[in-house]
Amino acid sequence: MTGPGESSAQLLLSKPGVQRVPTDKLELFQLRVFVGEDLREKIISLIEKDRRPSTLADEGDDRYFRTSETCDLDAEEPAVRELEAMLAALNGIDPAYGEPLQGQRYDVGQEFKPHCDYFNRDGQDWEKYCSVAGQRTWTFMIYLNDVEAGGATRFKAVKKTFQPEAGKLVCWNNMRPDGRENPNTIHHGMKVRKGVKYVITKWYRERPWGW
Ligand SMILES: O=C(O)CCC(=O)C(=O)O
Ligand SMILES: [Fe+2]
Repeated sequence: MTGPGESSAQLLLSKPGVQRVPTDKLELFQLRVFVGEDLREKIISLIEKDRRPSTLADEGDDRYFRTSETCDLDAEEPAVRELEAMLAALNGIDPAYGEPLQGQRYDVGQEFKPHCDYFNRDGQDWEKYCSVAGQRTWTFMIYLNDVEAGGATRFKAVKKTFQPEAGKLVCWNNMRPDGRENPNTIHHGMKVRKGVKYVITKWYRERPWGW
């Protein structure tokens, strides 16, 4: 059974081009061609226009853990609406369960060190981020451009590395079949070595996003 804030392997695999990474450690998929050039360009210019330093829940001691920039995309923008509709058609998740779409921008040397996207239930920020909408369920990520060097996303528990390629979507279930968080989802947004990397991140929750 899947909850309302969740997609399912069966649904995703029914969509043309969706491939599952062959492992039972986590549900992890890619779709090589998801977003076309026109829409990618529009979203990249929105990210360029309005970005701020990326932040972390449960900020630790490492100032260099996540060095990228983030754009909170305006849900009213036509390009953002279009992408939201494409995601809903792909994953079957009611958009009410989604966090607002974000763009991430990595310059040379910037990265997001190995982490899981779910929140730590014992962490200081659980109440702040999760009291209304609950835990994160699924992550959908889209690479918006080709990167000259570096910038891959590495899932070390399954030794799988995704190269950033324009239009490619990668998605995974942060939960295990028993409903607990899955530590095998740990992933590393590796340093960009040359060029700039743009990605879209879309996270879903157990309950509707309340604000
Ligand atoms: O940029 C990447 O490759 C990974 C991004 C990521 O893991 C995140 O934003 O949570
Ligand atoms: Fe992540």
